[in-house]
Amino acid sequence: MSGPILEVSHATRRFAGLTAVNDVSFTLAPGEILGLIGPNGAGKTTLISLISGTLPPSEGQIRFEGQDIHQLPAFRRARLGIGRTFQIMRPFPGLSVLDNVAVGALFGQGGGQAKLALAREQARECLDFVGLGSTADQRADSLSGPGRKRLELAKTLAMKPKLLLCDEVMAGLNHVEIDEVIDVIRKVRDQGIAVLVIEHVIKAIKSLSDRLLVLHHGEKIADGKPDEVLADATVVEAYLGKRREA
Ligand SMILES: Nc1ncnc2c1ncn2[C@@H]1O[C@H](COP(=O)(O)OP(=O)(O)OP(=O)(O)O)[C@@H](O)[C@H]1O
Repeated sequence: MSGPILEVSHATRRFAGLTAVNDVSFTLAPGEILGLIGPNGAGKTTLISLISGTLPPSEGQIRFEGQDIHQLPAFRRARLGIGRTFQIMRPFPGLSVLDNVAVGALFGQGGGQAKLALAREQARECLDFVGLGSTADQRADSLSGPGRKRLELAKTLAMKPKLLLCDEVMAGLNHVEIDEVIDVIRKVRDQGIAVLVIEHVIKAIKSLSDRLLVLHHGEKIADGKPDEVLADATVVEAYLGKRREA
Protein backbone atom coordinates (compact mmCIF):
# COMPACT_ATOMS: atom_id res chain seq x y z
CA MET A 1 0.00 0.00 0.00
CA SER A 2 1.34 3.45 -0.86
CA GLY A 3 1.70 6.07 1.87
CA PRO A 4 -0.06 9.44 2.07
CA ILE A 5 0.68 11.98 -0.63
CA LEU A 6 0.09 14.85 1.84
CA GLU A 7 0.96 14.99 5.53
CA VAL A 8 0.02 18.10 7.50
CA SER A 9 1.53 18.07 11.01
CA HIS A 10 0.61 20.61 13.68
CA ALA A 11 -0.03 23.36 11.12
CA THR A 12 -0.65 26.71 12.79
CA ARG A 13 -1.14 30.15 11.26
CA ARG A 14 -1.48 33.35 13.25
CA PHE A 15 -2.51 36.78 11.97
CA ALA A 16 -1.56 39.40 14.59
CA GLY A 17 -3.70 38.39 17.60
CA LEU A 18 -5.81 35.81 15.73
CA THR A 19 -4.96 32.12 15.34
CA ALA A 20 -6.72 31.24 12.07
CA VAL A 21 -5.40 27.63 11.97
CA ASN A 22 -4.44 26.02 15.26
CA ASP A 23 -2.34 22.84 15.49
CA VAL A 24 -4.09 20.97 12.65
CA SER A 25 -2.78 17.53 11.59
CA PHE A 26 -4.13 15.15 8.95
CA THR A 27 -3.05 13.03 5.99
CA LEU A 28 -4.44 12.50 2.52
CA ALA A 29 -3.90 9.44 0.30
CA PRO A 30 -3.64 9.36 -3.51
CA GLY A 31 -7.10 8.92 -5.01
CA GLU A 32 -8.83 10.04 -1.81
CA ILE A 33 -11.39 12.87 -1.62
CA LEU A 34 -11.29 14.80 1.65
CA GLY A 35 -14.07 17.32 2.33
CA LEU A 36 -13.09 20.32 4.47
CA ILE A 37 -16.04 21.97 6.21
CA GLY A 38 -16.64 24.43 9.04
CA PRO A 39 -18.39 27.73 9.79
CA ASN A 40 -17.40 30.98 8.07
CA GLY A 41 -14.02 32.12 9.37
CA ALA A 42 -13.12 28.61 10.67
CA GLY A 43 -9.77 28.69 8.83
CA LYS A 44 -10.53 26.51 5.77
CA THR A 45 -9.09 28.82 3.11
CA THR A 46 -6.12 29.63 5.34
CA LEU A 47 -5.39 25.90 5.68
CA ILE A 48 -5.33 25.32 1.94
CA SER A 49 -3.17 28.43 1.52
CA LEU A 50 -0.65 26.82 3.90
CA ILE A 51 -0.65 23.71 1.68
CA SER A 52 -0.48 25.53 -1.66
CA GLY A 53 2.16 27.94 -0.32
CA THR A 54 0.37 31.27 -0.74
CA LEU A 55 0.81 31.67 3.05
CA PRO A 56 3.69 30.38 5.18
CA PRO A 57 2.74 28.50 8.38
CA SER A 58 3.64 30.10 11.73
CA GLU A 59 4.38 26.59 13.00
CA GLY A 60 4.13 23.01 11.81
CA GLN A 61 5.22 20.91 8.84
CA ILE A 62 3.70 20.07 5.49
CA ARG A 63 5.06 17.09 3.57
CA PHE A 64 4.16 16.26 -0.03
CA GLU A 65 5.23 12.87 -1.36
CA GLY A 66 7.45 12.56 1.71
CA GLN A 67 9.26 15.87 1.05
CA ASP A 68 9.13 18.81 3.45
CA ILE A 69 7.58 21.66 1.45
CA HIS A 70 6.56 24.26 4.01
CA GLN A 71 9.55 26.45 3.10
CA LEU A 72 8.91 26.31 -0.66
CA PRO A 73 7.20 29.18 -2.52
CA ALA A 74 3.81 28.53 -4.14
CA PHE A 75 5.13 28.19 -7.72
CA ARG A 76 7.59 25.45 -6.66
CA ARG A 77 4.78 23.57 -4.91
CA ALA A 78 2.63 23.92 -8.03
CA ARG A 79 5.45 22.40 -10.12
CA LEU A 80 5.69 19.50 -7.66
CA GLY A 81 2.01 18.80 -8.34
CA ILE A 82 -0.12 20.85 -5.95
CA GLY A 83 -2.93 22.55 -7.89
CA ARG A 84 -5.34 25.00 -6.33
CA THR A 85 -8.54 26.66 -7.49
CA PHE A 86 -9.40 30.04 -6.01
CA GLN A 87 -12.68 31.20 -4.47
CA ILE A 88 -12.28 34.47 -6.39
CA MET A 89 -11.68 33.47 -9.99
CA ARG A 90 -9.18 35.45 -11.98
CA PRO A 91 -9.34 34.48 -15.66
CA PHE A 92 -7.35 36.51 -18.21
CA PRO A 93 -10.45 38.28 -19.57
CA GLY A 94 -9.16 39.18 -23.04
CA LEU A 95 -7.87 35.68 -23.80
CA SER A 96 -9.97 32.86 -25.17
CA VAL A 97 -11.22 30.15 -22.85
CA LEU A 98 -8.73 27.80 -24.56
CA ASP A 99 -5.74 30.07 -24.01
CA ASN A 100 -6.63 30.64 -20.35
CA VAL A 101 -6.24 26.89 -19.89
CA ALA A 102 -3.18 26.71 -22.19
CA VAL A 103 -1.41 29.10 -19.77
CA GLY A 104 -1.90 26.47 -17.06
CA ALA A 105 -0.62 23.73 -19.38
CA LEU A 106 2.51 25.76 -20.23
CA PHE A 107 3.19 26.35 -16.54
CA GLY A 108 2.80 22.64 -15.79
CA GLN A 109 5.44 21.87 -18.42
CA GLY A 110 7.91 24.23 -16.77
CA GLY A 111 7.33 27.31 -18.88
CA GLY A 112 8.34 28.77 -22.21
CA GLN A 113 10.17 25.92 -23.92
CA ALA A 114 6.98 23.97 -24.44
CA LYS A 115 5.27 24.45 -27.74
CA LEU A 116 2.10 26.52 -27.56
CA ALA A 117 0.40 24.10 -29.96
CA LEU A 118 0.97 21.22 -27.54
CA ALA A 119 -0.27 23.33 -24.61
CA ARG A 120 -3.41 24.15 -26.59
CA GLU A 121 -3.96 20.48 -27.38
CA GLN A 122 -3.73 19.63 -23.67
CA ALA A 123 -5.96 22.60 -22.84
CA ARG A 124 -8.60 21.29 -25.24
CA GLU A 125 -8.54 17.90 -23.45
CA CYS A 126 -9.00 19.63 -20.08
CA LEU A 127 -11.90 21.72 -21.42
CA ASP A 128 -13.59 18.57 -22.77
CA PHE A 129 -12.97 16.91 -19.40
CA VAL A 130 -14.84 19.64 -17.49
CA GLY A 131 -17.56 19.98 -20.15
CA LEU A 132 -16.43 23.34 -21.57
CA GLY A 133 -15.17 22.05 -24.93
CA SER A 134 -17.75 23.95 -26.97
CA THR A 135 -16.70 27.32 -25.46
CA ALA A 136 -12.98 27.00 -26.29
CA ASP A 137 -12.87 29.89 -28.75
CA GLN A 138 -15.00 32.35 -26.74
CA ARG A 139 -13.43 35.10 -24.67
CA ALA A 140 -13.08 34.01 -21.03
CA ASP A 141 -15.08 37.01 -19.81
CA SER A 142 -18.09 35.85 -21.85
CA LEU A 143 -18.52 32.81 -19.58
CA SER A 144 -21.29 32.70 -16.97
CA GLY A 145 -20.57 32.12 -13.25
CA PRO A 146 -20.83 28.31 -13.52
CA GLY A 147 -18.70 28.39 -16.69
CA ARG A 148 -16.00 30.36 -14.87
CA LYS A 149 -15.98 27.76 -12.07
CA ARG A 150 -15.34 25.05 -14.65
CA LEU A 151 -12.68 27.19 -16.31
CA GLU A 152 -10.91 27.58 -12.96
CA LEU A 153 -10.96 23.77 -12.60
CA ALA A 154 -9.72 23.22 -16.16
CA LYS A 155 -6.86 25.73 -15.68
CA THR A 156 -5.75 23.93 -12.53
CA LEU A 157 -6.08 20.46 -14.09
CA ALA A 158 -3.95 21.60 -17.06
CA MET A 159 -1.06 21.91 -14.61
CA LYS A 160 -1.35 18.12 -14.12
CA PRO A 161 -1.67 18.17 -10.33
CA LYS A 162 -1.25 15.09 -8.14
CA LEU A 163 -3.14 16.93 -5.40
CA LEU A 164 -6.08 19.19 -6.26
CA LEU A 165 -7.23 21.79 -3.71
CA CYS A 166 -10.73 23.10 -4.52
CA ASP A 167 -11.97 26.21 -2.72
CA GLU A 168 -15.77 26.39 -3.02
CA VAL A 169 -16.06 25.33 -6.65
CA MET A 170 -19.78 24.66 -6.14
CA ALA A 171 -20.77 27.98 -4.55
CA GLY A 172 -23.57 29.70 -6.46
CA LEU A 173 -24.32 26.68 -8.66
CA ASN A 174 -27.77 25.07 -8.98
CA HIS A 175 -28.42 21.38 -8.20
CA VAL A 176 -27.81 20.19 -11.75
CA GLU A 177 -24.55 22.17 -12.01
CA ILE A 178 -23.42 20.88 -8.61
CA ASP A 179 -24.01 17.28 -9.75
CA GLU A 180 -21.97 17.97 -12.89
CA VAL A 181 -19.05 19.36 -10.87
CA ILE A 182 -19.25 16.36 -8.51
CA ASP A 183 -18.93 14.07 -11.56
CA VAL A 184 -15.87 15.98 -12.75
CA ILE A 185 -14.21 15.76 -9.31
CA ARG A 186 -14.93 12.02 -9.16
CA LYS A 187 -13.33 11.60 -12.60
CA VAL A 188 -10.29 13.51 -11.31
CA ARG A 189 -10.08 11.15 -8.33
CA ASP A 190 -10.43 8.12 -10.60
CA GLN A 191 -7.15 9.18 -12.19
CA GLY A 192 -5.46 8.68 -8.80
CA ILE A 193 -5.34 12.38 -7.94
CA ALA A 194 -5.89 13.29 -4.27
CA VAL A 195 -8.57 15.95 -3.80
CA LEU A 196 -9.24 18.32 -0.92
CA VAL A 197 -12.55 20.16 -1.30
CA ILE A 198 -13.86 23.11 0.73
CA GLU A 199 -17.61 23.23 0.41
CA HIS A 200 -20.62 24.58 2.28
CA VAL A 201 -23.24 22.51 0.42
CA ILE A 202 -23.50 19.64 2.92
CA LYS A 203 -25.46 17.26 0.69
CA ALA A 204 -22.86 17.62 -2.06
CA ILE A 205 -19.81 17.28 0.19
CA LYS A 206 -21.33 14.28 1.95
CA SER A 207 -21.92 12.33 -1.25
CA LEU A 208 -18.57 13.34 -2.76
CA SER A 209 -16.13 12.84 0.12
CA ASP A 210 -14.45 9.66 1.32
CA ARG A 211 -13.64 11.53 4.53
CA LEU A 212 -14.68 14.79 6.16
CA LEU A 213 -12.51 17.08 8.26
CA VAL A 214 -14.23 19.78 10.30
CA LEU A 215 -12.56 23.01 11.44
CA HIS A 216 -13.97 25.28 14.12
CA HIS A 217 -12.13 28.41 15.33
CA GLY A 218 -9.05 27.08 13.50
CA GLU A 219 -9.04 23.74 15.30
CA LYS A 220 -9.80 20.29 13.92
CA ILE A 221 -12.89 19.05 15.76
CA ALA A 222 -13.63 15.94 13.65
CA ASP A 223 -12.01 13.79 10.95
CA GLY A 224 -13.65 10.59 9.70
CA LYS A 225 -16.37 8.98 7.62
CA PRO A 226 -18.94 11.57 6.42
CA ASP A 227 -21.95 9.89 8.08
CA GLU A 228 -20.21 9.62 11.43
CA VAL A 229 -18.76 13.14 11.33
CA LEU A 230 -22.10 14.73 10.41
CA ALA A 231 -23.81 12.90 13.28
CA ASP A 232 -21.13 13.93 15.80
CA ALA A 233 -22.61 16.07 18.58
CA THR A 234 -19.70 18.56 18.60
CA VAL A 235 -20.01 19.07 14.83
CA VAL A 236 -23.78 19.53 15.02
CA GLU A 237 -23.34 22.08 17.80
CA ALA A 238 -20.47 23.98 16.13
CA TYR A 239 -21.56 23.99 12.51
CA LEU A 240 -24.76 22.28 11.48
CA GLY A 241 -26.84 23.79 14.32
CA LYS A 242 -25.70 27.29 13.36
CA ARG A 243 -26.55 26.60 9.71
CA ARG A 244 -30.07 25.51 10.65
CA GLU A 245 -30.57 28.75 12.60
CA ALA A 246 -29.33 30.80 9.61
N1 LIG B 1 -4.63 37.82 5.50
C1 LIG B 1 -5.33 37.82 6.66
N2 LIG B 1 -5.08 38.74 7.60
C2 LIG B 1 -5.76 38.75 8.79
N3 LIG B 1 -6.73 37.86 9.11
C3 LIG B 1 -7.02 36.92 8.18
C4 LIG B 1 -6.34 36.85 6.92
N4 LIG B 1 -6.86 35.80 6.22
C5 LIG B 1 -7.81 35.24 7.01
N5 LIG B 1 -7.90 35.92 8.18
C6 LIG B 1 -8.82 35.59 9.28
O1 LIG B 1 -8.58 34.23 9.63
C7 LIG B 1 -9.81 33.59 9.97
C8 LIG B 1 -10.01 32.40 9.07
O2 LIG B 1 -10.30 32.85 7.75
P1 LIG B 1 -10.50 31.86 6.54
O3 LIG B 1 -10.77 32.69 5.32
O4 LIG B 1 -9.40 30.89 6.48
O5 LIG B 1 -11.85 31.10 6.98
P2 LIG B 1 -12.81 30.18 6.13
O6 LIG B 1 -13.14 29.02 6.97
O7 LIG B 1 -12.20 29.90 4.79
O8 LIG B 1 -14.08 31.12 5.95
P3 LIG B 1 -15.20 31.19 4.77
O9 LIG B 1 -16.01 29.93 4.88
O10 LIG B 1 -15.99 32.41 5.14
O11 LIG B 1 -14.48 31.33 3.45
C9 LIG B 1 -10.90 34.65 9.82
O12 LIG B 1 -11.14 35.21 11.11
C10 LIG B 1 -10.28 35.68 8.89
O13 LIG B 1 -10.80 36.97 9.14
